[in-house]
Amino acid sequence: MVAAGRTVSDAAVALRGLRFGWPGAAQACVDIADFTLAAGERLFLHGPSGSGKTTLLSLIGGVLRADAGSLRVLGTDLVALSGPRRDRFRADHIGFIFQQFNLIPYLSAADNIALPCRFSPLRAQRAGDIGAAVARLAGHLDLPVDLLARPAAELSVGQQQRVAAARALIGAPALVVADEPTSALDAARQDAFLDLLLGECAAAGASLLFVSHDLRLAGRFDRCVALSNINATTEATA
Ligand SMILES: Nc1ncnc2c1ncn2[C@@H]1O[C@H](COP(=O)(O)OP(=O)(O)OP(=O)(O)O)[C@@H](O)[C@H]1O
Repeated sequence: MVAAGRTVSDAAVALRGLRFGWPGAAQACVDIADFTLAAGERLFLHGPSGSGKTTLLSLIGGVLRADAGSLRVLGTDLVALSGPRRDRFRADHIGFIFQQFNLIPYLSAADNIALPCRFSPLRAQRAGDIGAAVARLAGHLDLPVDLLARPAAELSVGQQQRVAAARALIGAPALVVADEPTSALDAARQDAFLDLLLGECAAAGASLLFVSHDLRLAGRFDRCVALSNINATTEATA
């Protein structure tokens, strides 16, 4: 699916000859000749544990820097940016749901959700009334109002995962990257979560890169890719 006002040629993510190896590792962890995520596309990426899914997402999110190749995200060459500029770019344009959530434990759930708007004036501007945006996303994710005032450290793992999702979606980033975001949710909440995630991305014209082991979810996406089919360092077993 391609959002109105954009063409397929305006890729959300375009990487060519991308290589990354962890320091001290015998071989590269990521070695991808060619991969494109179209604007507005919702893509499901899967692969065995340890095959490099999180590492690839960290490169696309600008958390890590590639050793070689080209990586354009929303038209910006991330390999050419310094670490602080990649952080700025991520804050403005990418909603990232980390596998370990990365919530600030002593901040309330509401403050965690609003955090991207504190770091990025662009996200704050797009969110408009930040309190209302927090309440709307929390409501969609079935997070009760009284829970929003509690520190993130006091929430269950499934509640923390939903707070992390709301934080990624606030301020309508153009690219949403989600690393196994449904792993801690029961089946009913997985459905509600996917409804929200896919609905928010469609409404904002955002692209979605969604990593999961749960192939039952793949049918809800525009495309399903096995990392082993694009990453030269991954054995084609998944
Ligand atoms: N910080 C790190 N330092 C060194 N090696 C790392 C680091 N993080 C990951 N690796 C290595 O990179 C490889 C890929 O790890 P990665 O976390 O990207 O896999 P994954 O496909 O996301 O796995 P999972 O499905 O278990 O989350 C593994 O061999 C792992 O040991």
